[in-house]
Amino acid sequence: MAFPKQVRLVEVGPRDGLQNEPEPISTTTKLELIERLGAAGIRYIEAASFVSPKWVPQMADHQQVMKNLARRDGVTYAALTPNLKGLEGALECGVEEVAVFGAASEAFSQKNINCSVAESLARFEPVLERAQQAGVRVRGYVSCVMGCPYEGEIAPAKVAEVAKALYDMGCYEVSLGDTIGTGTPLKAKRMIEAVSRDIPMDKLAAHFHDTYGQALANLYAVLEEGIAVLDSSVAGLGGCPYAKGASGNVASEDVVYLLNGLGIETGIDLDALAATGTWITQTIGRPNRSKVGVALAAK
Ligand SMILES: CC(C)(COP(=O)([O-])OP(=O)([O-])OC[C@H]1O[C@@H](n2cnc3c(N)ncnc32)[C@H](O)[C@@H]1OP(=O)([O-])[O-])[C@@H](O)C(=O)NCCC(=O)NCCSC(=O)C[C@@](C)(O)CC(=O)[O-]
Repeated sequence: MAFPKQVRLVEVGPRDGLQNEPEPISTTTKLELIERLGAAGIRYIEAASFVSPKWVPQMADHQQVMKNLARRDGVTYAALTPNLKGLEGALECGVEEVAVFGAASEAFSQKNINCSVAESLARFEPVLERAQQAGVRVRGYVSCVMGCPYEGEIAPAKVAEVAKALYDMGCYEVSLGDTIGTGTPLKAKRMIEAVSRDIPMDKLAAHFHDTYGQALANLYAVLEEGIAVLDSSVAGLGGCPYAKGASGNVASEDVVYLLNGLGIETGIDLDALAATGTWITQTIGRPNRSKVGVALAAK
């Protein structure tokens, strides 16, 4: 299959990238990060997460973040909402789009959101209904699509089943999360093939972590399959609090460099994005995990 002509990047740095940071990061820093990402041409930013502050303390300022965003025209600012409580909070802050997040692994679902996969789907239904009433679109996530930190291998059929349930419920797009980055290109292709039997390719997104250094190769593999929405995190920040050892998402700068090389449009200013990666990693005292970001900074 041919590569897509255009790819939409979903920048998850302010949420997935920061949620696992042990030291508090100020709301001001988060807001500046979001502003810089928008200025670099990112058109979709996952800005916050309306989850329990006891579970994920770093996202406790979700209201201040969502309320104080300097919204740019043409940019969507989204938030995670695991349940109705989260959704109501997000709606109060004027959120434009939300995401529910489930898993293809029972054990991960329990650890991450304290319920079974079936219970999570039942919990998401009223979230989708209420969001639809409010005119807010809902994205769906499936975690552990190529491996689980507790269960090991995950069958593509199980991923397809959970993804289909989210899509049938009304999620306009389903993002497939390789939460612990154990995927390889062949696995990624097989997983996408299984999921796309039930869901059109243009309703799927790839959300790959780089723990084993395979994320770019996996993205290349699924681009070949026709995936045109990629989640990534500036400077490769991140990791899931309920997936020990998981490193960050694939770095946005590296993805943009790859896409530029393939002649695929993103509308993103790579230099401005790389400068943002340098700034945020220096500000929070983290290594920059984007190879492209490090190379450009050394120029
Ligand atoms: C889902 C819950 C809330 C269930 O948590 P629970 O304990 O089962 O929920 P509960 O309904 O029994 O409520 C317990 C307490 O949490 C409060 N509560 C309940 N809901 C909310 C809410 N929305 N916002 C704020 N507070 C909330 C509620 O008010 C109560 O407060 P208390 O009475 O004890 O003071 C919890 O398990 C949780 O917050 N989990 C968060 C997990 C998380 O954020 N994980 C990281 C994101 S997922 C991810 O990173 C993967 C992804 C998406 O990137 C894709 C990939 O890479 O795979």
